[in-house]
Amino acid sequence: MSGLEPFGARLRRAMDERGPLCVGIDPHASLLAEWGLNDDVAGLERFSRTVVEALADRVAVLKPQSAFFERFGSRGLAVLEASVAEARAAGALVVTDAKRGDIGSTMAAYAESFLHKDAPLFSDALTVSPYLGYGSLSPAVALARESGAGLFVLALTSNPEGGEVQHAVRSDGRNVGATMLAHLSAENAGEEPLGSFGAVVGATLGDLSSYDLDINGPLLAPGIGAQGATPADLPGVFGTAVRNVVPNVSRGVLRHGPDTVALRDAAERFAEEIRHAVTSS
Ligand SMILES: O=C(O)c1cc(=O)[nH]c(=O)n1[C@@H]1O[C@H](COP(=O)(O)O)[C@@H](O)[C@H]1O
Repeated sequence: MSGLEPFGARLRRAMDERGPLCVGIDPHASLLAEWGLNDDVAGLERFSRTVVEALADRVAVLKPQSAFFERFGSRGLAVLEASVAEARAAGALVVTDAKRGDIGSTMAAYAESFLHKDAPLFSDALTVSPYLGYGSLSPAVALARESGAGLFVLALTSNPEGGEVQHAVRSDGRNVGATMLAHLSAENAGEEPLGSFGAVVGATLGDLSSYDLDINGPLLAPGIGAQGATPADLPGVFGTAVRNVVPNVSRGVLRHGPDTVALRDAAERFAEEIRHAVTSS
């Protein structure tokens, strides 16, 4: 199977050309209502299509959150499928946020669903959970390599509850989150200009200088906007690894819809604040 150019290389180029902002497509029921849409498949489709049309030709990454599509069953998944394809066709990289994780043999089927180049839901990258053990992700790592896709592995999540798992200290003295970062570093060793195996590290977490964030891969940083972090926080959280950060904003942009110009303006304001924070750090 001949795949695409590796995700890491495609992402680096998109970040250089468009800036690193990732906008989430999170069609919350409350946002559908704010946009004057019904909480049904037609509302979902209108919402998702509006975001794609407004932003896919200008932001580096769009990240549809699968849960909001799954709420509507097979018809919701059909909307997700069309949104992924339309966003990719318009030039955005698509990270499908489905946070999959299971025993290896089942993980292989999840990988086939999102990372096989002929899969209806093929995405440039997928969010995955390593909390059945990092090794359980190996079928997804292997298929991503073959297809030129990538993964974002939950390492240090943005939510306050994450610490009870991720900060737990192992018998070798390292905590669980740091161990995930070390696995990713090994995965990305020698890759240029950037590896394809990213970590999810919340922008809400404060100073992370005790962690080695230099994994030679992208760091997806949710938490900006609705969860309280700001672009100005990024250098303090990520230190020199900030150059590899892909900051995600979902509600902070989406609440400006449904007007296309207002959505674009909101994304541009975040992009500008991010540019300023990163270049002046
Ligand atoms: O993997 C993610 O994207 C993710 C990881 C994490 O640690 N925290 C987190 O908020 N997310 C996702 O990022 C998005 C954040 O949305 P807003 O809080 O609306 O910007 C949601 O889709 C979350 O599911």
